[in-house]
Amino acid sequence: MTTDIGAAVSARGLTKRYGATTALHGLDLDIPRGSVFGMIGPNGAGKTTTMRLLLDIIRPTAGELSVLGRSPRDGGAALRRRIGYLPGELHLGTRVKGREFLAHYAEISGPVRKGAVDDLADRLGVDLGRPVRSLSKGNKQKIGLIQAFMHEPELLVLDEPTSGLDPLVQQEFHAMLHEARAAGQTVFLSSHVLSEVQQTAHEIAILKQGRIVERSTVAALRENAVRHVKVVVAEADAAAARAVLDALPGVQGVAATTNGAGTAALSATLDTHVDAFVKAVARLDLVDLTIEEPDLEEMVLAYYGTDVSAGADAEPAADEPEVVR
Ligand SMILES: Nc1ncnc2c1ncn2[C@@H]1O[C@H](COP(=O)(O)OP(=O)(O)OP(=O)(O)O)[C@@H](O)[C@H]1O
Repeated sequence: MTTDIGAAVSARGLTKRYGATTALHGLDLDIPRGSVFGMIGPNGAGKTTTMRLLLDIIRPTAGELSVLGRSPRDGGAALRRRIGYLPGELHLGTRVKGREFLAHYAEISGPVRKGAVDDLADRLGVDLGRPVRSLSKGNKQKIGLIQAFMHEPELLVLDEPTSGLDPLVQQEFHAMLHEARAAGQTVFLSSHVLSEVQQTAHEIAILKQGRIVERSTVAALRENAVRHVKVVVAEADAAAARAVLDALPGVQGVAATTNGAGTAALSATLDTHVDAFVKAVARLDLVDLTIEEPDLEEMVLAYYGTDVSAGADAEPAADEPEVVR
């Protein structure tokens, strides 16, 4: 078994057990250098565990792991300096002011370009002259982000980075991710929801109960997503329109309504590419046509399954198949 040393992160059969709980069930993962990779999943899926393994905060029970070409166990402080890490839970209870706090971290993380900390603080809008512990949750998160970005690391590992940030700051953070990518840095970020990663990630993996249940680009996810469609035709053409829709593979749940104005609306769901659908309905005498934007969040939630709120920490059934695409 070998790991891909050309990738920023490469894992084979990565397994982590905490006593009787298996947090990761033999994860295979490759994050290409220079990409933005999003890992999404419900509470307890194993996102934080994966990230902590990369940083050698915890060690795997089994499997192979390579980060920037090194094993985290052997890479030590030199490897750690090439990574910027934002933990999911920030414990910033210090009386020290933001500026001193970050200066202390800069001594550990390695050289920080002059002015970099102030630039980041201006962009994110946080006062470095205040004691860190007196800052609000969102402002503490900004300090955490500055700490991760300030030394321009090769790899950014960000555990729920937008947690507590208001929408304008989130936008600024997205701009920072685009710039990091343009500068050749690799970004690995986690979230509970797709919307947080969809604008910036090239690729996403959906993690559930310690297993990757889907891996896809956001574009492919969009292409394969279920869309709601509505075809409006003259009432006299309703039967013909229905026949066209019924004959199309991937069109389901066709329901017709008339509106009294001489037209009939046929609504349905479409779970294939729109191309065949558009070409088929183009043959009809259309009054109106609606193809709704797919709800990707809904699609992702379907992967999470119904048992999520009932306790994601529960062990999956032993015979549960592993689906890795
Ligand atoms: N130190 C620990 N001791 C025992 N079990 C743990 C420990 N840390 C995590 N776990 C368990 O491992 C599993 C994965 O947890 P993890 O924190 O990695 O999930 P997560 O996807 O980051 O969740 P969240 O979104 O809630 O932060 C869970 O079942 C959790 O209870």
